[in-house]
Order: sequence, then structure tokens, then C-alpha cells
Amino acid sequence: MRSPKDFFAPLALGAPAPVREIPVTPSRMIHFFDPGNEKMAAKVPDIAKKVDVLLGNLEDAVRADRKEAARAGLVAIAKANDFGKTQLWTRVNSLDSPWVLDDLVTLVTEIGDKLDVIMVPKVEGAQDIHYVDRLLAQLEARAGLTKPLLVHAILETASGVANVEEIAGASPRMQGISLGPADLAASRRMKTTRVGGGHPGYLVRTDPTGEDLTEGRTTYQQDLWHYTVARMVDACAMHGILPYYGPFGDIRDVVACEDQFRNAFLLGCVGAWSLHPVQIDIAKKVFSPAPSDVAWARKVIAEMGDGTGAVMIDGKMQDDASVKQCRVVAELADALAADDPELAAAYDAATKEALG
Ligand SMILES: CC(=O)SCCNC(=O)CCNC(=O)[C@H](O)C(C)(C)COP(=O)(O)OP(=O)(O)OC[C@H]1O[C@@H](n2cnc3c(N)ncnc32)[C@H](O)[C@@H]1OP(=O)(O)O
Ligand SMILES: O=CC(=O)O
Ligand SMILES: [Mg+2]
Repeated sequence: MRSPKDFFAPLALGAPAPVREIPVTPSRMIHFFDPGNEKMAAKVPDIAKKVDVLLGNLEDAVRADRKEAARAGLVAIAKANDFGKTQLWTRVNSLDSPWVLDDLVTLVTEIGDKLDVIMVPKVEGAQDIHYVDRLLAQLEARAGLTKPLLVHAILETASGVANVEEIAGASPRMQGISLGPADLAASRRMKTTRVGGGHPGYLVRTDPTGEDLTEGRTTYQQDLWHYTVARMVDACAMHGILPYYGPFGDIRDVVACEDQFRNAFLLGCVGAWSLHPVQIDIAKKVFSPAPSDVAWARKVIAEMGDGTGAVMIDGKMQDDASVKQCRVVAELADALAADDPELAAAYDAATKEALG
């Protein structure tokens, strides 16, 4: 076990000092693109203006014979563009693949100064993060980087879920964790064939009302991902890192996508992946608190004074615990509004109306 006092020492001579706090910048949507796909790559400069995070994907969804093209494409795109406040992330190939070593060596030494976060798929336990942590330090030292790269793990194996707390706390580089429902379903041997979302067969049914067991019994579809998202959120909150919902593969079903994203938002996630341009606005809408919620949160904060005691507002009891929830919503709204005048105006208008 590593001594806690060494936790913030660089893991290689000449590597930058690890961060002590994870930077909390907007990351409502992590937009995936294949850097080796010319059509997608051509859209990237425009898409960059609309998203919080752009992610050059090298792993699943990139054909084996296009892995090198994807890696080279990402290097070229990063060198040719300045994405301003939009973060640039990558998802490297899995640690058991023949490509990951070249992914890390090439990306860190060629464009390490342009990358913010490296997403690592199929993480099984802290040992995977430790491997990446040391290798990144060696490569950062070789590249002369002054800012450490952060690491994001995908929660998509049964052992990853069993070890999620130790993964979240495995390195000061840990920025966050995303749920990967597709690989996780396969790893768990679930009997689904989808990329995220619900399943009509996963349901509860009301009790029978008479002799006929088929009559008058309402069914309610349940959320297959509730347990895992909640566990992931707790592990992330415990270690001061950020939780995300991952992919929603039914691109056409924008309604269910919004529902899945909102469930994750309400449970504590800060963002989700957008696989297609149509999912960008869904994530933006869902992961930006609604103006009416922001107005309510600001009203409670204003009326609670120093935040202690109990008051009644519109027939509802408020105390220290509810004002803390309101601060979470209001602080997120302020952070998002700082870079988005339209959102800022919507929040201010709703607040004005609520406060009278
Ligand atoms: C389980 C997991 O690992 S999930 C993560 C891995 N998966 C991914 O990264 C998938 C990324 N997305 C995609 O590959 C594609 O969006 C697909 C395959 C789902 C759909 O692609 P298409 O069938 O081309 O969709 P569609 O025809 O609606 O695309 C419209 C345009 O948007 C472009 N486009 C589609 N997705 C993206 C994207 N993610 N980023 C940028 N541009 C995109 C298309 O190239 C197309 O361009 P064109 O108008 O110049 O022809
Ligand atoms: O990588 C994501 C997944 O769902 O698998
Ligand atoms: Mg996966």
C-alpha cells in the first residue's frame, strides 16, 4: 500500500506535481467522435463550440484496422486546433489490448499539453489505475509537461463495480467515473442486447385484484442501472471526483435518452456521453438545472439566512439539510451561467419572479 504522505509526490522524476483538487469545470456532455473518420473529424471544430468536452475515441466503435488512423487523426486534430474552454479528452484502448501502449506513448508525448483527461476503459480495480498512473508520470516527464493529465475510469466490468470505491481513490489523477452499461451488461452476463437504457421486461406488477391473474394489473418498467449509478455516485462523492452516465445507444429515441440522462442527473451525475450530435442538446438541457429549480434554490438560500434553524416556505419545511441541497443546485447554476449568458438570463428571470 502507498503511504498517504507520498500520495501527492510525482511518480517519476521530472513529472509535474499531482493535483490536490479535481478541477470542476462544466462537463455536461462528453462528445465522442472517431478521429480517423474524416466526416466526423471535419465537424469537430464546429461541434467544439457547442460541447463542454470533446473526446477522441480510440477504443470500441473504432475498427481494428482503423486504430492507428484514429490515433494519428487525434494527434493531427489536437495540433491543428485550439478548442478554447472546451476540454479535449481521449478514450484509449483497454489495458489488455495491443494498442494501448502506443496510444499512451504517442498521445502524451505528441499532444499531452492539449489533453485534459484520459479515459481508461474496462477498469477492474485499483491496480489498473496504478499502472496508468506510473506510466503517465514517466511520459509526462519525457514530454516536459507542466500540468498533470487526469484519469477517468469506465465502470463496465463486474469486478470494477465490486471495486469501485478503491478505483475512485486510487490516484490523485482520478477525475471521474462513467457508467459503461454495454460492456457491464456483457461482463455481468445480463440478458440484454442494448447500449444503455431500460428494458420492457424488467418490471414490477401490481397485485392481482381477483381470480384472473392477468386482469387489471399495472406494470411499471424499472431502471436496470439504478443500483450501479447510485454506487458509482457514492464512490465518487466519497473521493471528491465526478460521476457520469455513459452511452445511450438508441440515437433515434431522444425521449428515453432524456429520461435516462435525467435519472442520472437527479442521482448526482454531472454529465453523460453524447454519441451523436442529436444528443448534445439533450445533455445540455438535462445537466443544466431547470430555471424553476434554480429560482427555488436561491429563494430558500435567501430566506434561510445563516442556513440554520427551520422555516416554512410555500408550505414546505426547510432546514440545514434542504439549504445544503439548494446550494448544490445554485452553485452548479452559477458555474454554468458564468460562461452562458442565455442560461444566466433564464436563471435571473426565474429568480426575479420567485422572489417577487
Ligand atoms: C458502448 C460504447 O463504447 S459507446 C462509445 C463508442 N461509440 C461511439 O463513439 C459512436 C459515435 N457515433 C457514431 O459512430 C455515429 O454517430 C453512429 C454510427 C452512431 C451514427 O452515425 P451515422 O449513421 O453517420 O449518423 P447520421 O447519418 O445521423 O449522421 C449525420 C452526420 O453527423 C455526423 N456524425 C455522426 N455522429 C457524429 C459524432 N459523434 N460526432 C461528429 N459527427 C457525427 C455523421 O458523420 C454525418 O455526417 P454527414 O452529414 O457529413 O454525412
Ligand atoms: O463503453 C461503454 C459501454 O457502455 O460499454
Ligand atoms: Mg465499453
